[in-house]
Amino acid sequence: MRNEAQAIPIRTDINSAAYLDLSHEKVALQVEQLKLFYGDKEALHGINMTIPKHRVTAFIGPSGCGKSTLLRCFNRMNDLVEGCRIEGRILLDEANIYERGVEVAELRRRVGMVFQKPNPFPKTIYENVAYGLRIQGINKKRLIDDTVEWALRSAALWDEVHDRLHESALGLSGGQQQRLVIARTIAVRPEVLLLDEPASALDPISTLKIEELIHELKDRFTIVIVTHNMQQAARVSDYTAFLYMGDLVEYDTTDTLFTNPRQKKTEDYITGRYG
Ligand SMILES: Nc1ncnc2c1ncn2[C@@H]1O[C@H](COP(=O)(O)OP(=O)(O)OP(=O)(O)O)[C@@H](O)[C@H]1O
Repeated sequence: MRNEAQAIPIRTDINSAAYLDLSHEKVALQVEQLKLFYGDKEALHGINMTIPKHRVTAFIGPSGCGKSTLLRCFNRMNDLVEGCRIEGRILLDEANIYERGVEVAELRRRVGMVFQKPNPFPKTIYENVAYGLRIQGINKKRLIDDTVEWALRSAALWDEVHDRLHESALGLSGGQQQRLVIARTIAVRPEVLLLDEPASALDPISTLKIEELIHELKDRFTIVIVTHNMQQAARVSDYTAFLYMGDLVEYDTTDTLFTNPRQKKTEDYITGRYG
């Protein structure tokens, strides 16, 4: 059965993520022979990988290697890019998210995404978090109140904003705005949270808060994070994937990948020889 713990098949080609045994983990997403084309250009060259459930998986690699492209495949954000096409499959709960008939809005509820630049809506703090519930047609005030409080507490923001819930979200600091966006994303109870360099626009203290938050959230959500910052990947993630020019070069426990990489390309990258 797909959603039972399963091992990544051991293969010898570069995109197979060989070596990593995930048989003790539950599976959140299974990527199979994923190729992505922007027009004629192949940006991902047949990726195979498993994203384990309730763990933090980091994508690292030099600029342009395909980290964000791969991340965006997980909730079909690339559908919005003209001329973009994919081959292969991504399974979420056994079902291919690229199958015809998949409800993309529902997929994006299940697989939420947070971007580099905080993007709160020009609404109150409360309405930002309530937004996803309202578009689902939920209008019971008690339920919305409870969910807003739960999401803001989960995003470690409640204590800072509980007495100004009906003020504009745009009055919050950048770090608070990013935690608000995380609250807004988790309010609709996704299974997977995709974080595309969520702290790169923030100061060091706000970055630390986001990193602590990631640690708190992983008990309840599967998290996949793209980061340029290798120290950050090492601090927050359980598993790390190193991508290079559209290939998944190495995928391992974060500890092993940073201390004992198996591929020369990975070693060169983490020791700062290029990047
Ligand atoms: N919308 C697009 N149209 C055409 N090509 C694109 C598009 N988005 C990305 N690419 C190309 O696909 C490749 C992978 O880009 P991607 O943004 O996924 O890399 P990345 O590793 O996330 O880079 P960075 O770290 O700089 O954000 C690059 O060659 C990039 O130029």
